[in-house]
Amino acid sequence: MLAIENGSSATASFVGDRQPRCLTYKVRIDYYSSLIMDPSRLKLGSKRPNSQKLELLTIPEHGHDRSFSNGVSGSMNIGFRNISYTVKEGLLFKRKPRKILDDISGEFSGGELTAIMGPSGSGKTMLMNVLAGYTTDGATGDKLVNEVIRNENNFRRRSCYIMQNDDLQPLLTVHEAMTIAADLKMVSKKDKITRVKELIVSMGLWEHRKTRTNSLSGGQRKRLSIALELLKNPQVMFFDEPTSGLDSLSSKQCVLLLKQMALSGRTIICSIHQPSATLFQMFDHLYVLGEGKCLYQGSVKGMLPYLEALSLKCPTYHNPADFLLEVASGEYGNYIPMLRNKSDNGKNQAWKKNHRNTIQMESLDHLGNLMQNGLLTPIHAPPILLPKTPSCDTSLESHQCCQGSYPTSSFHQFSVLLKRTFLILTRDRTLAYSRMLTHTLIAVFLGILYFGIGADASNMLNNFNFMFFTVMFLMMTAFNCITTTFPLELPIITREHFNKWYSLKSYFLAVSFADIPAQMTATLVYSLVTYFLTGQPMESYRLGLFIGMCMLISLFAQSFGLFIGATMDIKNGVILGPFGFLPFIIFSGFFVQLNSAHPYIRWIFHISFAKYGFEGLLLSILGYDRPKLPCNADYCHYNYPEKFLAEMDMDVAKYSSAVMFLLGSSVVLRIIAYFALSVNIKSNRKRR
Ligand SMILES: Nc1ncnc2c1ncn2[C@@H]1O[C@H](COP(=O)(O)OP(=O)(O)OP(=O)(O)O)[C@@H](O)[C@H]1O
Repeated sequence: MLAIENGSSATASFVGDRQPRCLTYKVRIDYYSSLIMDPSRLKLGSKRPNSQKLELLTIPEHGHDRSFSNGVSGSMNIGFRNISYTVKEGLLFKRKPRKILDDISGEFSGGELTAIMGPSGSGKTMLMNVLAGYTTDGATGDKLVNEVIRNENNFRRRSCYIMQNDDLQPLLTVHEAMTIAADLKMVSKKDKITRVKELIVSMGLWEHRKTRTNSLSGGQRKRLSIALELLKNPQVMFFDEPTSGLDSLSSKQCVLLLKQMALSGRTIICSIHQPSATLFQMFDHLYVLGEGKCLYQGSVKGMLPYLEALSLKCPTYHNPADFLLEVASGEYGNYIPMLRNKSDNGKNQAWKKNHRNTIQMESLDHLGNLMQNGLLTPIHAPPILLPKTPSCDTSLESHQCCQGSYPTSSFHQFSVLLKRTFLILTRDRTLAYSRMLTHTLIAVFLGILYFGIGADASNMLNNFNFMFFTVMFLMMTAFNCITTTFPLELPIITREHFNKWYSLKSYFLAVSFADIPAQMTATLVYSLVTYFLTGQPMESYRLGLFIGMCMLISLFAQSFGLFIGATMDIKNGVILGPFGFLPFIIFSGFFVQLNSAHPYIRWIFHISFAKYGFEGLLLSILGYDRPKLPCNADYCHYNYPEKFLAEMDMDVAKYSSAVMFLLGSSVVLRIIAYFALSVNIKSNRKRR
């Protein structure tokens, strides 16, 4: 319940099961604060939420007095001491270290909106990466929460990092994306439904809930990215350039949302490149970087007096943010060493305490007016939901609390991800239809080309060629289907996995299984059509062996595709991948037979999956005492299938060996692919 006296400051208390403690805020009544305090005021399903009267904005009267941030139970102040980040540059043996962040310190308080600013290349993204825990290799120094060295695992459970590129699943609608995220992060079914609706409405996405994410505008994508993370209810949120690519109105709306989230008690930290004067005023705290050093840490209001003390006066009518960037870029001379010393490389808190910003109501009022006039979609931050477990709340950094790394069990994650991947695969028409179409068309074409050859001894060599083509075709299609789709997911997986939605193991298992049915159906169609049209023996066990071997070849190629997709991007995968298996094709027994090869290289035959696949197919058609074939020509050299197999050095081959090799190597390849994926994701994080 909230008791507010209209038009004046008042004391308000939260009492409810979502707020375990009674909190006291000082509030100023304004147009839209009820959006923060009471999300239910926006009716679900209302066609135009902006037609609602936007009434109140809850703002601490004295801007950000310490009591606000520290008064909110569970509020997290993010500190860092002597943070350095070094990369190695140069060629293999001439690699030299280069310092990107140089021994910087600072503190960002809970309940405040902090901007990390600086010229391009000054290290903003790197600082965000290090503070969010996204980049660990090469970083040194202490990271703190409420002045205690933080436990990374616990911290990551209560924080999130929203990167510059909003990598969303393009084939899911807003509602589906939110529901799947809720399934992964929340346990109670009732809570999930309510929270998903509440967040979609509060982020102004209700009208777009059935829109696919690839059709959303930049601002809507950003809001969806935020909504997806808010399901976890993080207390600390990092944003890398949240306004990049957005127009001025959407940027304002986005920063307003960040501001609201800060006002609800969260710690909001974002890097920002060149904000307009209005946006700049909306930040509470400023952290300025130049050449990896801290040039200023303090309130936005205090920034100009701070620079004036060094005779750096902002010209009249000049955007203070532009002026700041000009100073940091050295346009007025090299002030970096002086500013670094003045701020004590981030340790000097004087400007934070003495020049605390009072909120610029004009800019917020302006946004309120835009919302009231229907020019801006009303959005609001849902209230922070504090953890129900007291031990998690009070001893946040304790190693005992919040033991499990993920909100749901591995099996649950696997089943949700499997469902999601199936849904995406069915929506991916190009992949689903083209795969089925290719297999059917090629099968019909081959059937016509090799019509009835299987029952004629004079066509034994043609049948041999058909079997080899089958190996090649199944290998290439299954391989390409996975190599060209899997790497596209990498940025999405990196973000979701980092933000603790699910374990990599669950994801990999789901993606490994999800593509199997579609590929196997296409393979089944291919093998049935070709088997009958090419006139292979009408014996059910031979048909079974043939289909089984075709499926194993596809399975192996899929596993190989997964391995390539997990290790390299699409371009490299498509170019280099085939080089991985082409040498084995030479040793399949088609071009050169085992006994004809040089003894030194015969061993390669025994590790050639193409040989096993090819042998398996030939054995299923010609092996197992197949009787003499009728000859429809004057002379047939290969009347006896056994004689043909002996000439191809396949008389001692076993179908069971082919099954074991292809099955075993598929499993081994998938295990290697899993480890390759986890290494790739880690190095992907380093590259960013
Ligand atoms: N892996 C890396 N190897 C070498 N240099 C790197 C690496 N990662 C980052 N850098 C360098 O570190 C510096 C800081 O990069 P960062 O992305 O943090 O800059 P930024 O301030 O966010 O810039 P922008 O505003 O342009 O995004 C840049 O000069 C960049 O070239």
